[in-house]
Amino acid sequence: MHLEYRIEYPVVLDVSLDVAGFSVLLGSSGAGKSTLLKAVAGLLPATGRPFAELPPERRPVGYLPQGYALFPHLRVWENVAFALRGSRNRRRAEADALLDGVGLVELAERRPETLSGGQQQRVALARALARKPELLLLDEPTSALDATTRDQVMGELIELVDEQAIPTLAVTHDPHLAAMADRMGVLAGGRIAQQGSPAEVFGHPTDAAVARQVGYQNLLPARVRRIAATHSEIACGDVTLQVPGEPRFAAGDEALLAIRAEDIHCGKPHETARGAQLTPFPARIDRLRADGVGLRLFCETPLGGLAVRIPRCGSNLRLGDAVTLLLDMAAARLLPLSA
Ligand SMILES: Nc1ncnc2c1ncn2[C@@H]1O[C@H](COP(=O)(O)OP(=O)(O)OP(=O)(O)O)[C@@H](O)[C@H]1O
Repeated sequence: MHLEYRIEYPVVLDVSLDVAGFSVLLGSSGAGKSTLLKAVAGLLPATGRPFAELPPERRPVGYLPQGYALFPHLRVWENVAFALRGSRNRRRAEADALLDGVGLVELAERRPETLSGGQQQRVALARALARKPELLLLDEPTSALDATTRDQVMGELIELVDEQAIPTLAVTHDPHLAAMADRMGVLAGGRIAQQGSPAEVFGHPTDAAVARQVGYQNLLPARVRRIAATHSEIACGDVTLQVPGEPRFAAGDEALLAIRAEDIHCGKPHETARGAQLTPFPARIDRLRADGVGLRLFCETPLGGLAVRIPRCGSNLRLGDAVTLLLDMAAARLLPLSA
């Protein structure tokens, strides 16, 4: 399904986005993600297609707001039946069938507050499905889930949505969720800055705004020296580096070198990873912070400051230590300076 929406308030958005399977729109806080979903659901004025000419109650759209907005005083089945018409018995039977579809019929008599975050989300999904939607809209579906169960709950939700074969658009600032999608887009500056498969967008961000959203923490000023068939030679500070071929650039162009913290390793020179030769640099650890099973380092290097993320196990690094950083230049990307 193709969405083409223009919104003037509370933020100006011009959105042209393809939704297929489970699709994710990534954007930073305040980018307008919730605004877009509300506009498509008919809760905010907007022009566009499809559905914009219909009043909200006639739009074939299932909308799961942030926090799911379940009625706390109604039982689970009554929350689902709220979206249904007909006699109480018929609504009950339909609600049970919908709850069965999301694996929750045993909890039909419970109140929402007695359910886990993932279960509440599935009740909201069952309620949304009661409208027989042609499009499902999920606002920050991971925000009310705890980190330990998030991937599992989202995996199950994606499977459920796949079974229903309803195109789904989830908006989030969570790149992990975008990586699980069939298709993704990035909302920045009021428009879709890039869209495609997660492999395309994560692997080849078109500009710095997209690169930031998909986890390239290091964006270093660089100048293009030479473009060859398979690689480009760039100068970053006083250092000359080789990056994968970049036909968009010409010798002399100013650019940004984008490197993920995860693509910088800490170790011995001449090591290889994923078949790529790693480029070694002397560095000093300026900041160091534990981060789950990893360590986040901020290092001074001849290229400038670099954020680095390495596995914690076996590491006895300390603040001020001199280390060798190994940059996986095959995973680095050259981006236009603007944006
Ligand atoms: N009712 C409102 N009145 C005025 N401004 C609003 C209103 N709702 C949202 N905004 C503004 O519109 C912009 C987009 O808000 P929106 O909630 O769509 O962002 P978002 O991308 O969903 O952010 P988040 O991830 O933080 O939820 C923000 O700058 C916000 O402050």
